[in-house]
Amino acid sequence: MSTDAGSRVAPQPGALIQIQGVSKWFAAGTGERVVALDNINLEVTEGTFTAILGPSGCGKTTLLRMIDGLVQPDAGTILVAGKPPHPGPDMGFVFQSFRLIPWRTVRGNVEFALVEAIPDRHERRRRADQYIDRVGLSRFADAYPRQLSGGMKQRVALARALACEPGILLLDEPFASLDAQTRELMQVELLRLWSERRSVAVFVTHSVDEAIFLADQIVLMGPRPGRILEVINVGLRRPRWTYDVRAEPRFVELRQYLWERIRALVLSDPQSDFYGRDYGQSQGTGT
Ligand SMILES: Nc1ncnc2c1ncn2[C@@H]1O[C@H](COP(=O)(O)OP(=O)(O)OP(=O)(O)O)[C@@H](O)[C@H]1O
Repeated sequence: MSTDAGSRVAPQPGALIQIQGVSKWFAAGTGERVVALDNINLEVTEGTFTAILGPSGCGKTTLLRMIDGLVQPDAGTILVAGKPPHPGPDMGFVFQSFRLIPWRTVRGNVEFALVEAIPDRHERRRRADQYIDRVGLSRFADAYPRQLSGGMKQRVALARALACEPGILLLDEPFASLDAQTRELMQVELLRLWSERRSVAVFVTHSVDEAIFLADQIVLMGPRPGRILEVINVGLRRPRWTYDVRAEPRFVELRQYLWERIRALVLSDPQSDFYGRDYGQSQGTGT
């Protein structure tokens, strides 16, 4: 298994995102301090796809929120292109819950995201239509979110994020609420769109298969406190939708390895619902 210990990676000159010694804590209801993230060190280079994988509560969302500047670290530094991050058109965000504006059409939703970046109304419409077409929804440009399926809504959310042509695309479990088949199709769709511009993508997921299918590097995190346990180089050739990547020995090996590690984390976490259970030997069927 080719891995690099996450907390020991040396800074790479030229990394677009540089996270060094970052910790984050919150006040719990009881007044105690919850350490959400502890001493996170991570580098993300231009043109790469990173998946952040780990069980519930290990700080995946908090880490993503710190990369876009919405949450500030309590210790350490985060630099994006050499500067402290702040939310803006160069950061695209896609959430599990779509977050579409219900009273705007598909086109209206995408255009709304472009108001700041493209003041000219005609140019804005042209760009919105271009990305609506890329996600295959031209016929639904005048439809409202309530008229769309979950997969279609998520395609609108993707079009909205990509239309700004952000340098960094941050995705927080965007496909978690979709059925299994739609989810796989959306993974291909995302890779296809991402490969056109190769912006940096950072994708949070619970799914081992999704992480391997999408990413160049997988950041495996563990909970309480949230830490990076390993950064794994996936090393599967692209484009991955053109062959049966899931049958590749490397894919199978990674799936088995990651599934075992996550299973061990969950079974040994006293706060997990599955703490201490004995399920015997895993078959590595992890999703
Ligand atoms: N605003 C907050 N106030 C208090 N505690 C918080 C806050 N945000 C996160 N936490 C705590 O920080 C820890 C990490 O939360 P986070 O949501 O980042 O984890 P996660 O890995 O994304 O979880 P999940 O996979 O369940 O979404 C958890 O223990 C969570 O309860």
